[in-house]
Amino acid sequence: MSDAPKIPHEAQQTAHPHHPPRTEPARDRATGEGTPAGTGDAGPAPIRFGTDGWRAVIAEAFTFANVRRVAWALAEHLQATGRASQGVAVGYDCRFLSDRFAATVASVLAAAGIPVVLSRTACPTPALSWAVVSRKLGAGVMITASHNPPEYNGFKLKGWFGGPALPDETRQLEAVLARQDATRPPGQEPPRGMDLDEARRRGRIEEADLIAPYTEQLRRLVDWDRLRAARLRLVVDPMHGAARGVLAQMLREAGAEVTEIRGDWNPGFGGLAPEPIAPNLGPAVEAVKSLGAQAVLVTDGDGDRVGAVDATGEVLDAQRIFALLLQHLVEVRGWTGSVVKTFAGTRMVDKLAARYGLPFRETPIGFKHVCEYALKEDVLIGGEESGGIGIKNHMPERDGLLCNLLLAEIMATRGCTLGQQVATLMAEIGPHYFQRRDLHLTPDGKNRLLRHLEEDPPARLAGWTVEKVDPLDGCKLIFGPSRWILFRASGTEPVVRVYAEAESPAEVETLLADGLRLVESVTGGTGR
Ligand SMILES: O=P(O)(O)OC[C@H]1O[C@H](O)[C@H](O)[C@@H](O)[C@@H]1O
Repeated sequence: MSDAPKIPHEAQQTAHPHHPPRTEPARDRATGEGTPAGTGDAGPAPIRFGTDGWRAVIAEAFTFANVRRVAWALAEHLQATGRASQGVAVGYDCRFLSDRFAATVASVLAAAGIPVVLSRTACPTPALSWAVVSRKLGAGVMITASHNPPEYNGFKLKGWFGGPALPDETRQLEAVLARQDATRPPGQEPPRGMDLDEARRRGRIEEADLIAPYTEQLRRLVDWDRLRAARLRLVVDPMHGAARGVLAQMLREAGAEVTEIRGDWNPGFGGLAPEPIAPNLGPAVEAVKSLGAQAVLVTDGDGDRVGAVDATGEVLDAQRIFALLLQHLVEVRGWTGSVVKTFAGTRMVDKLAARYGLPFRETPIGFKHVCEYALKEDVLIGGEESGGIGIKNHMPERDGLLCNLLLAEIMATRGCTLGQQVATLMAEIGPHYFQRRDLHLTPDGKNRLLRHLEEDPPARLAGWTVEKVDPLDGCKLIFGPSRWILFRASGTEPVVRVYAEAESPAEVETLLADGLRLVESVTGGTGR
């Protein structure tokens, strides 16, 4: 791919004819911070990258003008780091206007002389990531708000390695963005990009199928013969997201009898956020029961997270899935390497890593922290409570489709359901139950709570003595080897998350109830 020219000075300075009216600051619900919706005379509001990329409400802060601002900053950043000439893959999910936002990014990068591989269709995030890795590109951009509610869209930045850009890189990008904003005359929007037809003609944009090469890669990672022999009966639930059609088709090719639900294009997601957690999985629970299937395999809005429902209708959270995958990779595949989990992950993972004698690492929330390890050592598996799990021999990136194929492989290998396999595992390492609550607190309530926990954490909760307070990300109170509660502010949604793990469902309930009472006593409420 050809060398990218520097961004022309005129392109950076050209006034857009439309001068938007001054706008009132609107609250950016993605961060909870005040973020004006557009550019006004006071200058545009800063755009911040949260736990994974920049997310905001469509038409409020997620506008074409703001997407262009980020894309121009990315172009300059890639040129400064010398990666522009390697090219950038641009993909998008099935959200409202995602294809148009992706085309906007492509046209800006093309205008800056950066070669672009633009996905021909909506695609799962891991397919975009695989394009970056397999084509050895300099970066990737995925237009998606992942698991957020339908009114959101977002801009995920992938590093050359396919995973989320590392914290250092997003800080650099934010700095370029701030500098470009500061040098643009007040009230002026960022310049438009190159006309797409012109960019195609000049060979700056190549439209490509990103899904086929990705599914080919997945086939190399799964025991196809075992799957074929098992002839599983499965339901696949992509939650109206970008994995629709893809996972179901692969499993059918592997001889499974598959019913896909929520596979139609619906940017309203049927009124539920496309996050594979119990409150959003009613249709999956119903389907597994009515169809008598062995499991439901679930992916989130952009296909990088995994979820599942057992044959009994019980939702299998990502904590259990992480533990099952780790057990499978070690005991069946015989693979080794370090085990990385983020701060809200289950203690089952620590226990299994110790049992197998594997190095264990714990990081703040955000898969980018898992990537930091994957780039410097041999990581067997890295994952999160939220359902983002990545494995060795693929790429340092979460992959909901791959994890689901491996869940099918586990059923095929063990000849049992996922629920039965969890029961066997818990009989060996002890019972672990987990729940999470998301609280819509005011920004002031959130700050008061986090300050209180930092300055004066409780010595006891729910009848247990706090053995350790861990402030790695938020505040975790630890009561022993299998009991803990964590309070932290989300970096992707305006909520405070309260996570708890204990040895029985009743214990988790008690722990959460007392945790919520603590929140109420400090903030005067627990929101919705
Ligand atoms: O709890 P949050 O800060 O909202 O983050 C929840 C999740 O958001 C995104 O999906 C990130 O990619 C994940 O790494 C993170 O675990």
